[in-house]
Amino acid sequence: MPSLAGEEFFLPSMPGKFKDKSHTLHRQFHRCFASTSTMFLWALFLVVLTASYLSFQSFVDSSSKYLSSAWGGIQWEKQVRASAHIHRQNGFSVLVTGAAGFVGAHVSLALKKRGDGIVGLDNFNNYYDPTLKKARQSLLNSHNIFIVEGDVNDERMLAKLFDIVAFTHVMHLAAQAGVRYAMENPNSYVHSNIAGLVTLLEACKNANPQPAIVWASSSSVYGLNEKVPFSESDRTDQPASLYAATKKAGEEITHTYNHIYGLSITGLRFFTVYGPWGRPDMAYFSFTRNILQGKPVTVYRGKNRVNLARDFTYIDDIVKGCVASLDTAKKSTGSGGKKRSPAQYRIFNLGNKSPVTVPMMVGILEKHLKKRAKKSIVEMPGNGDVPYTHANISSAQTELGYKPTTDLQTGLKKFVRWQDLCLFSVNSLCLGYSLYLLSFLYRPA
Ligand SMILES: O=C(O)[C@H]1O[C@H](OP(=O)(O)OP(=O)(O)OC[C@H]2O[C@@H](n3ccc(=O)[nH]c3=O)[C@H](O)[C@@H]2O)[C@H](O)[C@@H](O)[C@@H]1O
Repeated sequence: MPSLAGEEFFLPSMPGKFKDKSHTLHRQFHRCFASTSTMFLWALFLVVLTASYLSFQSFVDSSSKYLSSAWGGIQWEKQVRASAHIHRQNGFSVLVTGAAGFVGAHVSLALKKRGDGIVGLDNFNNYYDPTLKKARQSLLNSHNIFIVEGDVNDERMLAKLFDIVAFTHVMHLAAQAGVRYAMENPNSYVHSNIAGLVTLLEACKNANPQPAIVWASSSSVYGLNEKVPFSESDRTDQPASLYAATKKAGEEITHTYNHIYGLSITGLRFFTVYGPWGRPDMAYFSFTRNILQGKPVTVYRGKNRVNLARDFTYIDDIVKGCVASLDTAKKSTGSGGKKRSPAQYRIFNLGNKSPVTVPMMVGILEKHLKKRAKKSIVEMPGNGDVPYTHANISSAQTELGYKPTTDLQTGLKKFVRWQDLCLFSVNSLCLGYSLYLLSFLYRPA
């Protein structure tokens, strides 16, 4: 019985057919190195081998650096192109800034669902827990929307994006939001809402073709106005907060780019937008959390014990307004830094036409949460708040076909249902994972 380990096991059964070449090879090896010229050739071969190994290493290093940066690289470009791919006739390719934000995520999904190509952009800053932004990102990823991780102040990155995709539209929703936080971190408002806006407009102006731009202004530009409801033609020169002042500045800046460079611009004054996947810094969201945890909610009250009121607008209505603005936007008219003819410039209120007081909003939450709130009523601090907002939406109605359909009762019910799902999964799993999971469970209609 031949042993498996034994050499004989590998020998062919018919002697003569197989020649053991080991001795011959041995001899050839010796013969080869015995000659000086062949030794020189071997040395040369080793030098070339080492040199090519070293240059290959440096190529791998530099390309991995290139690939691992937040943007850029072959793979990144592929993702951008795939995400921008249009799936309907005469569809748009839209750059959505702030795509991991509340309104940005909803608008991106709505556009993608009807077949437009979307590329998202977001800097994932930590103004509020970025876990929520990452969860919105997963939601968008599951619909094949790629979000570029970057800041609107990054002009090289923007130039690269416009180089890769001929965007027909830009939906600019990236901003430093929040009225009261402006007192804590004023520079973040200048950074995002002014410097970032200018950098983005420069990129749009330089792009060929120039995209049409729709961007988020705010109801806060009406500031301390007393005439209600607020109409687009009303004065907007008495802002009550730095946030409002930067949005007002945005309206002036976009007007300049429209006037000089022929960029088509539509500014949307959003009125206190709320709903599922919303911003945790907003009152309806933080009040819900506090009521559920049995903590007090601080309800501000205006002068002479007057209740504050807001024209709360549900996210689905806002999305319809944004999409209609894109659909009715005319093309930009400039190229090569010059305007060829006057371009469209519009501003619309997107509100709900029916203000609700803050105590009434708390009452609705109590009903949906089936829990009483511990209310602490305090004088409105001088922190940028305005006493009330109320939108006149007739312009948006006429020109965009905008018609809000969700009242606060219904909208908060939908928000509470979403919040319930959130809490259920947070209680059973860790926050990050549960939000990730939620992005698959709860998809906006
Ligand atoms: O419509 C807008 O232009 C703005 O709407 C909201 O700002 P705001 O209306 O102040 O929304 P919340 O922060 O949710 O406040 C809603 C109401 O609750 C009140 N509030 C807020 C916080 C609080 O602790 N207590 C309280 O009574 C506020 O004074 C306000 O009347 C957004 O946060 C802004 O980013 C947006 O631009």
